[in-house]
Amino acid sequence: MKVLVTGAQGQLARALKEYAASRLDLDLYAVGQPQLDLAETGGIEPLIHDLRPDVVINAAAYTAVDRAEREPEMAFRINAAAAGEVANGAASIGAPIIQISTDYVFDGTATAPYSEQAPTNPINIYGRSKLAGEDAVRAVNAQHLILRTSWIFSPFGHNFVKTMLRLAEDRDEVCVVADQFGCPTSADSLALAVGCVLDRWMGGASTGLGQTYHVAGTGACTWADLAEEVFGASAEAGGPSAKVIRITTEKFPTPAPRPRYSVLASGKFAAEFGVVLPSWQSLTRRVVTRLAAGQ
Ligand SMILES: NC(=O)C1=CN([C@@H]2O[C@H](COP(=O)(O)OP(=O)(O)OC[C@H]3O[C@@H](n4cnc5c(N)ncnc54)[C@H](OP(=O)(O)O)[C@@H]3O)[C@@H](O)[C@H]2O)C=CC1
Ligand SMILES: Cc1cn([C@H]2C[C@H](O)[C@@H](COP(=O)(O)OP(=O)(O)O[C@H]3O[C@@H](C)C(=O)[C@@H](O)[C@H]3O)O2)c(=O)[nH]c1=O
Repeated sequence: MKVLVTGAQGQLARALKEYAASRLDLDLYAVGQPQLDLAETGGIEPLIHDLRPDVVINAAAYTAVDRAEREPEMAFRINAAAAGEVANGAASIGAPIIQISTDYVFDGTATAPYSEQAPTNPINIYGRSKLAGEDAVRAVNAQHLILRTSWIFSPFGHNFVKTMLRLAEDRDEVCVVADQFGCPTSADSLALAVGCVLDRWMGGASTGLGQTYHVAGTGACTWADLAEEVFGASAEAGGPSAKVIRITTEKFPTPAPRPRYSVLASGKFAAEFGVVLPSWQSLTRRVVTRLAAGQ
């Protein structure tokens, strides 16, 4: 199966490349900047027509949550308009698209995990642009699968886990919010989930097409809990560690508001594809250990 992934240098695309390297039945082509600049219109369609992939995965996104507040046009361009163009390009050759979306489409006022049917109501520009991206994809390619996930971390690129380890290099204490709840998800576990979808499609089934799914690490925690897990694992592996000072959101003002509770219920994905991701703690330990080993 030939798969085209956008956002080549991103966390998920890199995890997908590693995953595909271990599978003889997956030819994965990742495209990124400068070959593909999604800020410009018209770049993706010729690539899709040249490669003629069986599946397109749109993993490119404008993910700078705070910066998006002052660059809303660019966030909407990449996360909404370009997502629609990628989906349309896939549709033009009859290929399905997997669009990756986010827990930040929710406002965080829930008190129980969000199902796929829960009303969306993003509270920042990034979330609004990603929700517009979901709609753009649904509008142009009936063969879509929208995968909402959350709090991605990996040994690659920018993420909260790496930020914590960097801060611990020269601080004994790190202040971290303890009143925002979510589901940390490693990029490699998400790649595995995507692989399960591809397996079904490879077998000729059209499982999940036209649907939206939540898939995230099992369990839920606050950013402060995640930081504590990171430092615990890092200390065991001989890496940097710091004490976590648990603070409220008000004590850590940011340009973009974050949802207070964006825990995703992944049961629909589990029921359809038979996969439950490991606990957020074991996913965290795995990545921190890998980072400590310099891999
Ligand atoms: N990170 C997270 O916590 C979460 C992410 N998601 C979603 O999952 C998906 C993957 O996220 P993740 O891997 O973490 O993202 P990253 O930020 O690691 O990677 C995103 C990629 O998009 C690329 N990109 C940005 N602008 C452009 C552009 N103008 N043209 C072409 N490519 C561009 C970036 O390329 P470059 O490096 O060249 O700038 C980068 O490689 C995204 O859809 C994201 O919204 C969902 C939930 C949580
Ligand atoms: C660096 C830092 C952050 N924080 C807080 C700020 C914020 O409320 C929370 C998370 O901060 P970050 O900016 O690292 O994470 P953020 O960019 O909000 O992460 C989000 O990224 C996008 C792309 C998604 O789709 C989401 O699922 C989610 O992963 O932690 C602290 O309390 N202390 C700190 O030292």
